[in-house]
Amino acid sequence: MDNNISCQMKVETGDAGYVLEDVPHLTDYISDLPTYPNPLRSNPAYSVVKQYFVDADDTVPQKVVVHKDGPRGIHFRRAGPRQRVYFAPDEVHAAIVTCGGLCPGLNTVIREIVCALYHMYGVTRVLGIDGGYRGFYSKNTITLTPKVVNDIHKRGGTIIGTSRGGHDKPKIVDSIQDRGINQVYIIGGDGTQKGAAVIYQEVRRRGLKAVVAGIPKTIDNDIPVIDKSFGFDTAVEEAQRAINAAHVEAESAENGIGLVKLMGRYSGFIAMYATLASRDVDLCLIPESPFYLEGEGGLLEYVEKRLKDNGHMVIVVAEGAGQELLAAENLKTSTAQDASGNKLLQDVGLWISDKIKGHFAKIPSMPITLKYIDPTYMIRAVPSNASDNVYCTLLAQSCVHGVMAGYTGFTSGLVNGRQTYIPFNRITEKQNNVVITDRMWARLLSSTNQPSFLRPKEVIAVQKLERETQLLDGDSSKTNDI
Ligand SMILES: Nc1ncnc2c1ncn2[C@@H]1O[C@H](COP(=O)(O)OP(=O)(O)O)[C@@H](O)[C@H]1O
Ligand SMILES: O=P(O)(O)OC[C@H]1O[C@](O)(COP(=O)(O)O)[C@@H](O)[C@@H]1O
Ligand SMILES: [Mg+2]
Repeated sequence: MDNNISCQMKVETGDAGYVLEDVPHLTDYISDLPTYPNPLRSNPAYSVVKQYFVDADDTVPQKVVVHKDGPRGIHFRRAGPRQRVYFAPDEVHAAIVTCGGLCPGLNTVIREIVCALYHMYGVTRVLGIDGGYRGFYSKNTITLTPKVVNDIHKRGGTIIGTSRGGHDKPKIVDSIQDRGINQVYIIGGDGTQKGAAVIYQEVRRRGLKAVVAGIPKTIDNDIPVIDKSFGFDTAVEEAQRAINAAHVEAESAENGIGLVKLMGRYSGFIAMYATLASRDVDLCLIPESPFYLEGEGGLLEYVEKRLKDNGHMVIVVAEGAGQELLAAENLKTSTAQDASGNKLLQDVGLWISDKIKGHFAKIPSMPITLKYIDPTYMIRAVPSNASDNVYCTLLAQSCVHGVMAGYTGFTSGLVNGRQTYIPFNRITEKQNNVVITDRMWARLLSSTNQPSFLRPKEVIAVQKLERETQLLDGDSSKTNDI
C-alpha cells in the first residue's frame, strides 16, 4: 500500500498534442486488488447491446472546435461500464449525500444511483446521509432501497436533506471508516466538490479501499468543464412563468415595468437563458456585466427610452448583478457569509426598484407602475422536467459504473454530449461564468436591444482578460460559445 500520496493530476500525453487528464484509481494506492467480471455481462437487458462495455482507451475531447494544425488538446476518460469491476456485490456498502442549495433533479439522481447499484450490480446496502456533510457524524443514516426511492423523482428537493457548512474532514472520514462505507456518492456544487476532493485525499492517505465520487449539482451552472448542470433547464423553464407574469403586469399598465430577480450568485446563466428563451425581456443584468445607473448610456436613461418607445418593459436581474454598486452606495463591503463561507448578497432587485421609482418620481409627466417579482426559491424547489430526468439518470448511472470499476477522486460529467470522468481538480479550480465577449451574450444583447453598458476602454480590458484566461486553461466555456 502506497501511503505517500501524490494528489497531482494523472496526465498522459500522446501524438499531435493529445493530453489525457485522467482520474485516480484504487490501484494507484492499493496493490493486488481482486477484480470480478462485470455482472452486467449476464444481465439480459445489456447482453444484447453490442459494445455495451466501454473500451479502456476511449476518451472524450474537451474542445470540439479545433483548428486544422492545432493540438488535439485535453481529453477526459469516457464514462461507462467496464468489463471487470473492483467490488463484489455483497462487499459494497454505499453512501449518498447531498450538499449545498437545492436544485431540480436531486431526487432523480438519488433514485438512479440506488437503482443502478441494486439492479445493475446486485448491491443491497445503500445508505442516505441525512442533511449534508454534517450528517456523516451528527445524524442517523437513512436506508435506501429501490422501493423507498421509487417515486421520489416526482418531488422537488432532496429526500435525504441538505445543508451548508459542517465539513469536518476527520469526523467525516472517521464515519466512513467506522461504518465500513466503501463507495461515497457526493452530490453538490462547487463547494461540495471541494469538500469531496478533501475527503478523497484523506481516504487515500488512510489507505482505505473506499471510492469517492462526485455528481455536479448547481442551479447557477457555475461548474466549469461540463456542458451544463442538471436542473438548469428546469430552472430556466420555471423562470419563464415569472417573466410571463412580469410581462402581463407591465403590458397592462401605463409605463408598466415588470422586474424579475433570478438566482445567480456569480454566474448569470439562468438570467441569460431565461431572457433568451422568453423574448419578452428588454433588459437583462448579470454579475459578469457591469452597468451604471445615471447619465448618458446608463440604465435609467435606457428605461426611460424603452418606456417612451414601447409603453412597458420587462427587466430580469440575476441576484449577483450590480453588487459593487450596492456596496459603494452603502460605503462598506458586506462581509456576511452563509455557513459554507459564501458571501451573502444584498437585494439588487429591491435596490433597482427603488432607483427606478426615485428616478421617475422626478418626472411627473411619466408616472410608472413597477411590479417586482422574486421567484428565487420557486425555480429551484420544483421537480426536474423530462429532459433533466433523463440527464440525471445518465449522470447517476455513469457515476456508478465508474465507482464499480474502481475509479475514484472524480466527478461524473457531460462533456460535448458524452458522459466522462473528470478529476476533482479540474472541477474545483475555477468557476464557469458568462463570457460577455462571446457569442451567446452578443445574441442576448441583440435580442433585448439593451446597451452593453461597457465603455470602449472597458470592452478592450474585458477582451484582454478573457483571452488570457482562455490561453491559460485552453478552454472556451461551451455554454457561452455555442
Ligand atoms: N473549500 C471547501 N473545502 C471543504 N468543504 C467545503 C469547501 N467549500 C464548501 N464546502 C462544503 O461543501 C458543502 C456545500 O457547499 P456550498 O458552497 O454551500 O454549496 P455548493 O456545493 O452547492 O456550492 C458545505 O457543507 C460546505 O461546508
Ligand atoms: O438561500 P440559500 O439556500 O443559501 O441559497 C441561495 C443561493 O443558492 C444558489 O442557488 C446557489 O446555490 P449552490 O451554490 O448551492 O448551488 C444561489 O444562486 C443563491 O444565492
Ligand atoms: Mg456554490
